[in-house]
Formats: sequence, C-alpha cells, structure tokens
Amino acid sequence: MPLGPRQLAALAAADIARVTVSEAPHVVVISTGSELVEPGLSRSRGQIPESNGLLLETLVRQAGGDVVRRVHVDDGGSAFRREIAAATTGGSRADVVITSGGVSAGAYEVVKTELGDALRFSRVAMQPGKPQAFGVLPSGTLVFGLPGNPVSAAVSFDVFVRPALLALQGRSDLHRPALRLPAAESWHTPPGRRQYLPAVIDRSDPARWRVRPATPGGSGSHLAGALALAEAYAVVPAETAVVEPGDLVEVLLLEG
Ligand SMILES: Nc1nc2c(c(=O)[nH]1)N[C@H]1C(S)=C(S)[C@@H](COP(=O)(O)OP(=O)(O)OC[C@H]3O[C@@H](n4cnc5c(N)ncnc54)[C@H](O)[C@@H]3O)O[C@H]1N2
Ligand code: MOO
Repeated sequence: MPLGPRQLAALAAADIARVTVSEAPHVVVISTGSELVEPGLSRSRGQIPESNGLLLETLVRQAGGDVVRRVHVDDGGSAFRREIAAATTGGSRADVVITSGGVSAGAYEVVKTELGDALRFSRVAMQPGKPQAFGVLPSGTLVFGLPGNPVSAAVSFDVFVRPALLALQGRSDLHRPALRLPAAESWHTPPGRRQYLPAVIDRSDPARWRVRPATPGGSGSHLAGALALAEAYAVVPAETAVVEPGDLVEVLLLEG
C-alpha cells in the first residue's frame, strides 16, 4: 500500500517512526521516431511534436516509478542502441525500459530492428494497442515496447506496464478501480478486439452516473485530445459490436 497522508498519520499515531518501504523502480523512457520534435521547437513538413515521452514519464511517476532518463531517438538505430546499452549496464542500470513507436509493420521499426531477437512481438486483440513487444534483457531489465499512437501508448501502459510497476513495488492491488455504469449513448466498437475507449462520466443525475465517449466520432488511436478529456477507459468485450444506451459497461477510473 502506498503511504499517503492517512497512512502516515496512522503510523505516527501508533508511534511508529521508521518503516521499511520498497524502492521505486528505475525506469528509462525512450520515444522512437525520426519525425518527432520537442514541443515548442520549430517543425518542418512531416514532423510532429513528441508527446509520448511526457505522457509515459507522468504515468510512471503516478505509478510510483522513478524516471531516471527520458529521451527521444531517431529511427536510425545507433542512438537507440546507445540508450539500451546505457540502460542495461553499469551503475545506471534500469529496472524497466519503456519504448514507444517502432513496433509495427512500417518501413522504419527501430525497436523491432534492434531488439527483434530479444523481445517477443505480438498482436493483441485490443483496440488501441494491437502491436506490442515485451522481453527481459540479460541484465534483468524488463522492456515494454508500446505502439506509437498516443492513445495506444496510454492504454498499453495501463494494461501492461502499470501492473508490472506496481508488482515491482510489492503492491497487490495492481488494477485501476473499476465500476459498471450504463452507457449514456450508442457507439460502435472494433470487431474482434477488446475496446479501451477514452471516456467521461456523466454525473448529471447523481443517483445514476452514466459513461460516454470522451470525444464524439469514434476512438482513433491518434486522438491525443480524447486522452486529455478522459477520466476513465470504457472497456468493451471483443464480442460486442455496438454499445447501446443503457448497456452496462466496465469503466476503469483514471487519476489526474
Ligand atoms: N502493416 C501494418 N501497419 C500497421 C499495423 C498493422 O497491424 N499492420 N498496426 C497499426 C496500429 S494498430 C498501430 S497502433 C501502429 C503502431 O505502430 P508503431 O508502434 O510502429 O508506431 P509508429 O508507426 O512509430 O507511430 C504511430 C503514430 O504515432 C506517432 N507517434 C509515434 N511516437 C510518438 C510520440 N512519441 N509522440 C507523438 N506521436 C508519436 C507517429 O508519428 C505515427 O503517426 O501501427 C499501425 N500500422
Ligand atoms: O492498435 Mo492501434 O493501437 O489500434 O491504433
């Protein structure tokens, strides 16, 4: 259990001045993609602001991890290799490396090219977050290769990385708090894949909260704006094709 204000006060009230705590896992976040530019810097055609690094750093911190390095690298391979070497050797060895992008089937897939033999690349029946990579390097470092689309990276973090970071800290409550709420409106879901839809909770009737998509017009995995509005993910089973108003939907509550 994390020690928040109530737990610390209870310890103090019981006259306990010293407690043993688990060490925060050391995490390196590597965003991949030659098209990425730090936010605020000038861009040319085909370049986009780098947002996954900030997303993942903040999510790691919320999950109790310590981000010891956050960097973005191009698709060329040498910078990526250098970062992996630094994260897996010497005193700065990381417990966990999280990469984003470069795991699918495009022309430039630096994670796949460089760590193809060390990681397992899978297609998971979820949307977003289909292409995933995971493996343990000889140093013992866990590597999570998340897809590059911003919503895909955020959802993949929650499904695969967050429970691992919590388990590394000895936590047993590995999952987000979940509710079942009726849908406030209808939406379509991807066939054959479990949907994680950025969602908001409609509290207009305090006795009957309802869930609705955070943004109208579907669940594009590139829609970073939907993430900003979301306070939850609505989770819809792969077998469901359409959610109808009133259907009970599983809702994972997000923080911050
Ligand atoms: N032939 C196939 N192509 C794709 C498939 C497939 O199954 N077969 N799956 C698609 C799906 S689904 C996803 S998700 C993406 C994921 O691919 P990658 O992990 O290789 O991601 P990238 O191509 O590197 O990036 C996708 C998209 O996201 C933007 N991006 C990447 N990193 C960042 C960042 N740090 N900040 C902001 N935006 C980022 C990137 O520019 C691309 O637009 O693959 C599909 N293709
Ligand atoms: O799985 Mo991708 O993450 O649908 O966009």
